[in-house]
Amino acid sequence: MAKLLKKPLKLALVQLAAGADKSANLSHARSKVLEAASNGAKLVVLPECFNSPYGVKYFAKYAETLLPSPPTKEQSPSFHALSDMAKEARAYLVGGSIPEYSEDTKKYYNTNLTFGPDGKLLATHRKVHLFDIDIPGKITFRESDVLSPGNKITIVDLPEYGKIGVAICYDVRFPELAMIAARKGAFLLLYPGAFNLTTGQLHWELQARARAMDNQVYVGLCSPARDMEAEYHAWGHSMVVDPNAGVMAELEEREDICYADLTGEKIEETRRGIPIYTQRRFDVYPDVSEGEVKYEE
Ligand SMILES: NC(=O)CCC(=O)C(=O)O
Repeated sequence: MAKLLKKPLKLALVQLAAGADKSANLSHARSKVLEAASNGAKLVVLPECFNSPYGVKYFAKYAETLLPSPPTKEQSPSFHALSDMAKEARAYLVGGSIPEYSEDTKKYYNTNLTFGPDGKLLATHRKVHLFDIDIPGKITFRESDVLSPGNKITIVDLPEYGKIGVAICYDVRFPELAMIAARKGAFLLLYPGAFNLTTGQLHWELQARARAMDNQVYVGLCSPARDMEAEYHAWGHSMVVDPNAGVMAELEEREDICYADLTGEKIEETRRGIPIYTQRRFDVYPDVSEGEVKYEE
């Protein structure tokens, strides 16, 4: 069996409290990323929309231009802050997400930037599935009023460790994305995300454990801290799930950092015990990771 995770990796999910002041959010994120790294984390994750409040009316106001890459500091202060943080922390950094405006397409996106320990950009993921839901009396949200969807699956190679799949929040509800990243060799699926008090209660843990169980890989969901003064009440409960679908670490609602030690052996042991990886019947149903799949490594 090929080694998916080449050596042990300490993962940290930063459940960040963010407000309306972007530069304050960026410098607060920096201090938390450095704290996680000083505790041994080599891969640090920030939440969805970590540099702004989360809400349809904020996307255009906080949007930054990322292309052509690298953008200038004026075009994207968050790009440069994240790159500097990764370098200072000497860690891989999955930079949550930020609202992006593209001069090329004249559209807005919800975009993740992932950096290496040298501060170089490794990957960009635009949220593929927009969060449009309507649960009467509970929550109505329509990202698509402002945002456009991305159109590829994102797999990032961390050379000393292996591959990870990165997607954003509502993307977790679409098992195909996870399945494709896992079948293409990811050992970990990461979702910066901001579920809410309605769907968080119902599905946050369930989604994380389902994606881990189906694919026998690690899964990390990283939420903003809950702020009952904000318009959107994030669920919190950032968590890491192991390849056997067990919750390894979980936070409460407040700002905090969630740590987990990941090993390749845990994936191998899980797959040896329940060998679904060699029992699939692609003569009965198609392999979704083959054929016309838009993905980028
Ligand atoms: N920001 C999001 O995509 C929220 C997704 C969510 O709450 C869900 O239930 O799914």
